[in-house]
Amino acid sequence: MIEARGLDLTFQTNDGPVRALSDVSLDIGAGEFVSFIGPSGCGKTTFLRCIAGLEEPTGGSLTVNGMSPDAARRARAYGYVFQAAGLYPWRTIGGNVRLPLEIMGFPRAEQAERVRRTLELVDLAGFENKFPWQLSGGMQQRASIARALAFDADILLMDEPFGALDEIVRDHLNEELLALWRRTGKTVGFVTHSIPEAVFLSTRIVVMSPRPGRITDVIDSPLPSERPLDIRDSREFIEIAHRVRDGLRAGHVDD
Ligand SMILES: Nc1ncnc2c1ncn2[C@@H]1O[C@H](COP(=O)(O)OP(=O)(O)OP(=O)(O)O)[C@@H](O)[C@H]1O
Repeated sequence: MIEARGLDLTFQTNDGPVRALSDVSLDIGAGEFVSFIGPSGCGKTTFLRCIAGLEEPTGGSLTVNGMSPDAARRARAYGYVFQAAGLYPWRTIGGNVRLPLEIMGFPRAEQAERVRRTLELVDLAGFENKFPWQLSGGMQQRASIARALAFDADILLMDEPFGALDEIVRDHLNEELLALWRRTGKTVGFVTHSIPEAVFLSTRIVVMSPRPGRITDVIDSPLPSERPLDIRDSREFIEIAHRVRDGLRAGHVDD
């Protein structure tokens, strides 16, 4: 679904070139849940933005769904969830979720049906006519996930969507996201700073090192797809978490 080969990205800044990605190669298959973890500034967001066709790599090749990222973006191959929910305050929750459908010209009846369905999917049925400020932070983030799911793209790109939420809300949303992923079979690219979050959610964890952002480890998770929260106390879970931590430490030593 996503194929990166020797990807490089150097930003030209007033202070000189900043090499954000260096020789990044990765294949992401359909239906995988892949997390990217690494220290601040290691290029996680940049890589996600390259997949989304929002940044132009300066070297290497990248295809998304067999197309160039730009073509995939125009074909609406993915939904993107940002760090902050980014809902329009003057629109209701339903109005926010409907927005991409309006832009894409879906017939009105289908817009209404899709809004209803996706709000139900993220457990926000009944909140369609509320405004964002009437919802908690966690609910707002769920609404932004609904907006990314509304047009039913195969790929969901999520950039630290739960970073600003407290632990308990985050746990709950992690469980819901996992259930949603299992139900929909989407391919997910997920950026996080949290080791437990990465291990809990992913079929594969990509560990990145600081600038220039490189992949230092790719860990296939042996955990079953059905994962209750207390799986985090299991030996397998703790072993994977250790390996991720070791990878992150090794990256720091390199720096
Ligand atoms: N548009 C830009 N112009 C110049 N430099 C940029 C630009 N975007 C990102 N960078 C730089 O590229 C590097 C990678 O940034 P990126 O945001 O991808 O890191 P990150 O791993 O997502 O960080 P964080 O975890 O803090 O979100 C950083 O050094 C950043 O300052």
